[in-house]
Formats: sequence, C-alpha cells, structure tokens
Amino acid sequence: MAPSAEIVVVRAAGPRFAARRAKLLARSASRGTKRSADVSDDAAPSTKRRKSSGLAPGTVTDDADKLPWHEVDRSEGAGIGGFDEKGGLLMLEEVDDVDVFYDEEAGGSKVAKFRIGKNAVDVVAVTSKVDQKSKKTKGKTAALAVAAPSSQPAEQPFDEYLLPEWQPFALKNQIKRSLHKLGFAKPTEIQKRALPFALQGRDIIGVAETGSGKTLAYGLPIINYLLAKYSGIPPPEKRTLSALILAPTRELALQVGEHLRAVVQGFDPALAKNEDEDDEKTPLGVPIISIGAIVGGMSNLKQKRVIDRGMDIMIATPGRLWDLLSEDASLAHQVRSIHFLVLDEADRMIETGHFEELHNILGLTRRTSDAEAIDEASSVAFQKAGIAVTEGQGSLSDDMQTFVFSATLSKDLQHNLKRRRRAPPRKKGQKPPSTLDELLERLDFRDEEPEIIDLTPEQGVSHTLQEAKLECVSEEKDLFLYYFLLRYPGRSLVFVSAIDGIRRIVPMLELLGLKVYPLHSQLQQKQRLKNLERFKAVPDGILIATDVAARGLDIPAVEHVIHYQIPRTADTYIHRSGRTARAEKPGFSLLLCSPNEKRVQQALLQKLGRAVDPPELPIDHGVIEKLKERLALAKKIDDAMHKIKKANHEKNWLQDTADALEIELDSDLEEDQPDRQYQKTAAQIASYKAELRALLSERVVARGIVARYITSGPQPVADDLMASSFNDKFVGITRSTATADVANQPSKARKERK
Ligand SMILES: Nc1ncnc2c1ncn2[C@@H]1O[C@H](COP(=O)(O)OP(=O)(O)OP(=O)(O)O)[C@@H](O)[C@H]1O
Repeated sequence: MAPSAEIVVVRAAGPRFAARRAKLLARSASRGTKRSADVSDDAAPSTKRRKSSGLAPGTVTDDADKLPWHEVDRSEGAGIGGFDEKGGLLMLEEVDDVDVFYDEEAGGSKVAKFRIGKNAVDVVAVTSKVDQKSKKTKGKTAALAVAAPSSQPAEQPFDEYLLPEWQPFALKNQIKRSLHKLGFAKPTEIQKRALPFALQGRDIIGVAETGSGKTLAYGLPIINYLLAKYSGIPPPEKRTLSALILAPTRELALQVGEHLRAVVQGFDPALAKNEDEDDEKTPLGVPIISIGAIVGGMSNLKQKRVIDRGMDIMIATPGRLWDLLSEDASLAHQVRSIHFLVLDEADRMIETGHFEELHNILGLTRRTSDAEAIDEASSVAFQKAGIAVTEGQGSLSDDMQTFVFSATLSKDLQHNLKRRRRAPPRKKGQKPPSTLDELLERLDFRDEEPEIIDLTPEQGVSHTLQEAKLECVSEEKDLFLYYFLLRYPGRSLVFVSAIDGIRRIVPMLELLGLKVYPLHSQLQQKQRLKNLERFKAVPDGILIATDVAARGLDIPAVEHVIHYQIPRTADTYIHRSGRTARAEKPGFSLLLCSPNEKRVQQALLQKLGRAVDPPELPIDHGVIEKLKERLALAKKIDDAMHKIKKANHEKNWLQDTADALEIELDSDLEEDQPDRQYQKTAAQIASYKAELRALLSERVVARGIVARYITSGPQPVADDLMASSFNDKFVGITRSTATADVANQPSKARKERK
C-alpha cells in the first residue's frame, strides 16, 4: 500500500492553507484505502458525497472522522486514482477551511486539533460544480499524465507546523519531509548558519566542532539544487556530475554517501536499490537523485560501471578519483563542469599523502578566466593522464559553489583563504606558509567574499565531552585499558599510534572475553568495512584503530574514546575525541599518559589552549591486582600461540624451500622435534586457557569485600543490589559511568585540605 503521505499531491494551494490541509488529506488517504474493501463495488469515479458531520463552524475536535469530508473526483490523469495492483487509491476525500493546530499534552507529546471554519460545510455543495467542470477538462489532464509516471512527482505540500525550526530555510518540501522522518527536529548551529548562504549560491568556509552536522550543512543545498534541476522533468537515465565531494578516507567517503542517501531515500525509495552496488541483481529503477562513492580498495571494474552509469553526486577519495580521471577524459570533462565542489576535512587530506592528486583534481575546477588556471605542474599531470586541458583551460563552470568544511581549520588559514582573493599573487619561488595553504590556494572561489562561518569551540572539542587523563607507566597501559573497558562497558574506540600495537592488543582483549575489532590501513577494504559494521552493531563493542578512524566517522552512540598513546597533534586529539559526544550527546575521552609522554602531553595541552590538565580518572585499586592475574594469563597464551605460529611458519618455509630444491627433508627435522615442541606448547595453552576461563567466569571481588556475607564489609553488596547499581563484573564496586566518576570525585584542593 502506498504510504498516505505519497497521496497528498491532489491540488495546489497557498502554502499555509495547503500545509494545513495536507495533514488532513494524508489522513483522508488512509481512510480511503482503509475503506477500500467496503467500497470496491463503487469503483468508478464517484459522485457520492459524504454527509456533513453536523459540527458547527468554530467547533474544535481532535477526531478527524468528525470533519465534514467530501469526496474528490479521481480524474485518471491526476495519478492519484484508479485501481491497480500497486495499491492505487479507491477513494479520496478532502476537507476545506479547517484550521489545524497542535496542543501539547502532559509528557510533551503533541496532539493535532481541528477547528472547523465557516466555509467547511458549504463547500460540499460547491464541489459538485467544480467536479463537473473538471470532468470537461479530463481529456487534457489525461494527455498530460502520459509523461507523468517517469517524472518527479509534483512537490507535495508539507505541514510546516511539524518542523517549525526548519521553516525559515528555503528547502524543498521533499527534504523537509525527509528531515522529519529522520527525526531531525531542528537544524544544528552550523546548519542554521550555513544554509542561508549556501542556498543563495555563496561559497562557504565552515568550521564547527566534531559531530555538529557539517555533512548536511553542505549536503542539503546540493540535494535542494538537484530537486529544482529535475523538477517537472523525468530524471535522465544517465546523469552528468553536479557535485563532487572530496573526503580524506574511504570510510568517511562511504559514510557521507550514506548520510546523503538517507535524506534522499526519504522521498525517493528507488534510490536504495539503484545505488546498492553489491546487489547487482536488483532491477534498477530511476532514482530522482543518484549518489555514488569512488574510493580506493574497491573493484576498479565496479567503480567504472558506476561512473558509466553516471551520477549526480560523487563522493570520492582523491587518490582513487585521480586514478580514474587519468583514464577517463569524459569524467574529467564532467568534473570541469560541476556545480558544487566540497572539501570535507581538507586539512586531513594532505596528511593522508594525497597532495598531488588533490592538486590535480582542483586544477580541473579552476576557471578559464583565471590566467593561472592551469599551472605547469597540472599541465604535465593532465597531459600524462591524456586529459585535453591546455594552458588557460580549466573549469567550464562559472557558477560553481565551493564549500570547505572541517572541525579544525586554523583562524589564520581561514583568513588567508579569504584575503588571498585580493592579495597580490605570490612572487615566483615564494613559498606559501603551509602545505594546506598551498592546497587551498588552488581553490578558485567564484564568490568575491566567501562566507567564513567559524563556530570552533574554545576548547576545540565538543561541549558535551568529558575529558580525563590517567597517568601510568607504559607497561601498565594494557592493564588500565582492560580495567577501564571492564569497569565502564559501552561502545569504545581505542586509538593506538601504530598498527603493531593493534596486532598485540586485539588478541589479548579477545582472550579476556571482550568484543574487539581492529581497524587500520593494512586490512583489506572489505574487512575494514566489516569490522566497522560489527562495531556499530554491538553495544559493548570495542574498536582498536589507528588514526584512519580519527576523522569524520559517525558511529552511533560511541560512549568512550581512549587515546592509548598521546596523539601527535592537537587536531588529531580533537578529531579522535570527536568520535564520541556527537550531535549533542554526552561522551567521554581518556588520555593514557606515561611519564615519558609527559612533555608531549604538556605541549598538546598548551596547543589546545588549556591552562589546567584534564582531571584524573579515579581508579578502584582494590580490583587491579585481580585483573593483573587475568592479563598475565592472556599474555602467556598469546605468547605461546605466537610461538606455534612462528614454528609453523618456519616449518612451512623449510618445506617450501625443500620442495623448490627438490630435496627430501631429514625426517628428524621434518617431524619429530617441532611436533614434540608443538604438543608441549599446545598443552600449555590449553591449561592456561582453562585457568583463564575459570577466572573470567567469576566476578572480580574488590579488596576488603566479603562476597559471602553480602551485608557486611566497607561496601556492602546488598546496598548495591538495593540501589540497582549492581555491577555484573565486579563485587563491591557499584555500576557507574566514567563521566560521573570523574565529575563526582573530590577535587584535588579538597583532598589536600583533608
Ligand atoms: N539537524 C540535525 N538534527 C539531529 N541530528 C543531526 C542533524 N544533522 C545531522 N545530525 C546527525 O548528527 C550526527 C553528526 O553529523 P555529521 O557526521 O555531519 O557531523 P560532522 O560535523 O561532519 O562531524 P565530524 O567533524 O566529526 O566529521 C550524524 O549522526 C547526523 O545524522
């Protein structure tokens, strides 16, 4: 059955009136379909009129059934009537001159109420005349309807009362409907500030804290533009590119795609099937807006197919895009004609070593009128790639809009970007202040005065983030990490500086029974995405990642970010910490700091402009010794398993070499010794594992707690049970959150006074 909202296309009217009535029409639609069974024998366009409810004008009711509904003629051409197997409407009713308003009930929920106007009842008589008239024009309407099915449905009214805070923005109703479905009741601050400029065609440099909704700040204007572009015409089967969004990592590019797709799916159900690249069997519909991602690590062939199919919005990592551009002159031509260029996390793109590729791609977006449009370096690159761009021939688009968004663009850089337009060109050989400056100099803003929206919070990190630190020696980082993950279950992201660290920590935590997944650049792309998906699906999941996961990833409900090592830069700290405390939700970030990192930590805090260190995470030392035992066993098992793996590897190597040389191995060497050693180690592993299993099967009892007598001891267990703060991992430690424990600990000053 078609959703009722789809049906509200019947008549155009003034925005307020239509919006009011839209709600009622949607309601009437469901009534129509609901009653389909009992009116099926009355299928032909009916002249039957529903009687007025008898309610006097001015009456207020919350029962939509009581309104003076009248049946609407279902002209075939309107695309709303008729019987078909796809669930067309059987009957449609409408009501006029009814005011809709919302009353707030206790508990905050809103209830729609209807006030009947003076004309609501009279209209029943009038409509029969209108119906006669519309029947006369039926031939004309039916002719128009021939093209209608493949074109975008006419813009349906939207009840602005549902999203009052989005009302000031000139976004298409389809978008507002999607936002409503997604539960985005109001724009975030960056959206509020950026949308008016973006919708006026201006260029924007937007800086706002992590998780503040930057993707839609640039994404909604693009979708809005495309809806206007295809309004009233059938969306073409093959698209030419309108928007290019560049993102630094594959995961971020795919995520941006998903995010925009979620908005488009709200009004275009064809999109989900059409863009699902993994599901090639699904028959393709024609989506209203086509979105595709071009990232490294995916099959070249598949991506070429996606490009051949054409798309409106492309989200790409620079490396892979440049590879494809080098082989596809028609794609290069499309990039030269785009209407939107977006750099998401521009500052990170240089860190990932894609400067050259990005430099070349940006060359294609600079205008012909710009004397330096194609510099020597680009020219060489383009020639090598077979792209027919000669001196002075860059972008073909005069009205391209440029959006640069990040959570970390220094103030200097923002102003350099803006000032550069009026500054005299740099002298030959004169270097730009930084690589990022150099890259951003490649941007050819069409806007004389790009709008800078800087909402950087003073602390750099989200205002809903609780930060903390834990000082411990390097050798004890594993122990305190394990303590934290056990003590504060919840989705946690642990950042480690090197891949080797991940390879060591993941098996160890797995042996300790935690749900851990690795994420780093040496994993295959498929595995990376799989691990990310698993992490998203498990509420207590733990992702151990390198900085490949630091930027932009929007994983729902990450509660904790742990910096296992101090990040190298303040920006990295901000982005890593920004994986939690997103979209106004609370989050917690913990910095594990060893004495030899102290200087780096001080430098980091200085760079972040912090006068004082973050507070220390309080530790329940009463359980630490018990956890040490578990950890030691896990390490022993892991070491032994390594020994076996190494022996196997050597054995295989020996055998392979012997095979290659066509020699027989000495049987002693081949069989006996390694096998005996193997059996010994395997037996040891089995025994350690049994011991560890026994330890893990019991709750850790804190020092001083007598578990057998639950009403005694310094922290009676019975109290926890009564207060429903029972901790299923520890006896004698109440369940709490890291944020609460940091916030509630006695301050240093108070402690010293004691
Ligand atoms: N208006 C809104 N109301 C509620 N949630 C929103 C709104 N806009 C976006 N969101 C949600 O907020 C979350 C963060 O959005 P987004 O990923 O765009 O943040 P960001 O600013 O790009 O973060 P980062 O700097 O880390 O990349 C997403 O889950 C998104 O769905």
